[in-house]
Amino acid sequence: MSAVMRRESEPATQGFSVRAVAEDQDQLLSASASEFLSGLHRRFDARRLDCLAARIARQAEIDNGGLPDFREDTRNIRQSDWKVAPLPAALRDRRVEITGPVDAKMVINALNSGANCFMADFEDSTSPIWKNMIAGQHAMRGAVDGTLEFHAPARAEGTPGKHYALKPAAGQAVLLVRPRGWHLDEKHVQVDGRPMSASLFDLGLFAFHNAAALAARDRGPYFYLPKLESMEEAALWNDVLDHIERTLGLAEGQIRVTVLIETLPAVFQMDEILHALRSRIAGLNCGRWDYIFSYIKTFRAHPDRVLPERGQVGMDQPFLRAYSELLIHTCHRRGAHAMGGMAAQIPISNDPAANERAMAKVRADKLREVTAGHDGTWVAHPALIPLARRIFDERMPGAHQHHVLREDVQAFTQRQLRDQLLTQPLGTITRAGFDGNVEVCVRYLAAWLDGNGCVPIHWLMEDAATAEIARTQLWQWLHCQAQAIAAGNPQAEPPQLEDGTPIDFTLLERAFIGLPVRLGDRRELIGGSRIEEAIGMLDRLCHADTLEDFLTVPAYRRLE
Ligand SMILES: CC(=O)SCCNC(=O)CCNC(=O)[C@H](O)C(C)(C)COP(=O)(O)OP(=O)(O)OC[C@H]1O[C@@H](n2cnc3c(N)ncnc32)[C@H](O)[C@@H]1OP(=O)(O)O
Ligand SMILES: O=CC(=O)O
Ligand SMILES: [Mg+2]
Repeated sequence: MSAVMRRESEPATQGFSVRAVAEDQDQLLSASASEFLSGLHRRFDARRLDCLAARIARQAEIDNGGLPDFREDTRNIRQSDWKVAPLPAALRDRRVEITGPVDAKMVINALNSGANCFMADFEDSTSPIWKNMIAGQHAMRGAVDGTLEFHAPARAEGTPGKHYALKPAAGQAVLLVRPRGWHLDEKHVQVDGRPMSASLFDLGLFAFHNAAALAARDRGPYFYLPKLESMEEAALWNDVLDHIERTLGLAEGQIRVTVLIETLPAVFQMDEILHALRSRIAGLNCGRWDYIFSYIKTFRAHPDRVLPERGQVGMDQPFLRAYSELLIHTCHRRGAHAMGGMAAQIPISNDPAANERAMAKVRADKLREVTAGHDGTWVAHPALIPLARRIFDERMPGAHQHHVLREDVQAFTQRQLRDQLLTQPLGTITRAGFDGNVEVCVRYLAAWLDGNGCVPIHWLMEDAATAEIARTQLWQWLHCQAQAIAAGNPQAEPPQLEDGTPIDFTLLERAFIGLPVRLGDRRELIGGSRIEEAIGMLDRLCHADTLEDFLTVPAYRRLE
């Protein structure tokens, strides 16, 4: 169902208009909320578009052979002594944070889970169909005012469905909200004839409805900011948040943020990002999955930097270890938390031995994080909370470990750090790795198009970030020969699988032919009815001469 809701007196291209209908949206998009959102758009959208243009310009330099590096013009920020604002009490101990999409059941389960914090995710794990975004905002309102409930349908006839309600506030995880990134539009909302920024829409609408109640309890509002690429993007966020505080009558610095360092350009500007947000930043987070995706994307025109298959790109790879250690050093020097990230394994319910192997991997990951000096970690599933908590409790007796300064990292020169951050990961590509990427892309895209942003596939959590790795790896492997030829090496050969098979479009074709057997009964799959569409999309994305920046941009055009 689709309709246009326009304020009556406005000409067609002026003012605030909503181009879709979801249940109870008018309660959220009242005249005053629309005015607030329009104000954000008019004040900040041009700067957002400038930041996106700057991304394109930076990428063009790298496509022409340049390498990401620390900035000369900000040396003073990196070298001088300053600290971020003291942490609010609610964000001092963040040893275990659960994350998840914003549907009511997940939100209740996460807030009740026993984790210290819950990141409610409008981003990597939510498919942005209009219904989801509106239901998510309703769930946030219910979470903040304590009224959120969910009635699950009965599983069998004659039995009541399960009823979900929130625990008393004192036992709940602290809520943090992750809006969508700067690159995304919310096409269902237009201001003066232009789509709104999805970031401004998600964060603005949440703040409009919940900021006062959260501030009254000194519980925020708190946000996670995704996929930043520069200090200018951080400064834009800071100005947006200053404006929101003033407009909603909040104290200065009441809104706190944690920034995900999950792009290769951003790792070279961590001090600068902390500095731009210094009156409100609580920490940085190692968003490893988008970071790996960003490494592949940034080096799309560097055929000498081809990555091995995804299963071999673990946090023990030197480029990822350098990223996590530099993040810890940078945060602790400035008084901010250095949050770890997400292991992709989830509990395996039907095979105890396989489950134990999966849990051992999660345990090893959390042990690495706490030993390296991280102040907390992420889990994808409530069953992983006790495991992560035990490891952090044993090795981190205080609320955090800012005293772990990682002076060993400080001992490196800037050039050495850069080389470590850019080290090409070594490994191989197997047929299973190639076919696995095809399967993950197809199944994830189908689920996403059907409204599900996070799905278990072969007992791994798959979301937009992990699917992006699979998609960009396929493109990189399939195009690196042509790129090497274009770069002046006419003898370049295609990369090979471990068994010597060349990686070319014939291999992709074979993977598509083998898919029905891998997928089994489509009716059993999440988004099974969208599989053909997903195959078509992946095929086009793989054949395109240029790498699409984000899978979710062309996919969003197909939603509704
Ligand atoms: C790269 C990144 O951006 S990471 C951050 C984004 N990704 C995420 O946040 C991942 C979140 N995790 C999830 O969405 C889920 O765990 C999935 C999709 C991977 C698996 O979900 P399911 O197949 O439902 O798992 P499972 O059946 O084992 O769930 C058992 C129970 O735990 C609940 N549960 C599972 N994960 C979560 C979660 N993250 N938060 C709250 N509750 C959860 C389920 O709702 C279910 O509840 P119920 O028993 O009341 O019905
Ligand atoms: O958002 C988290 C990531 O790993 O990507
Ligand atoms: Mg991410």
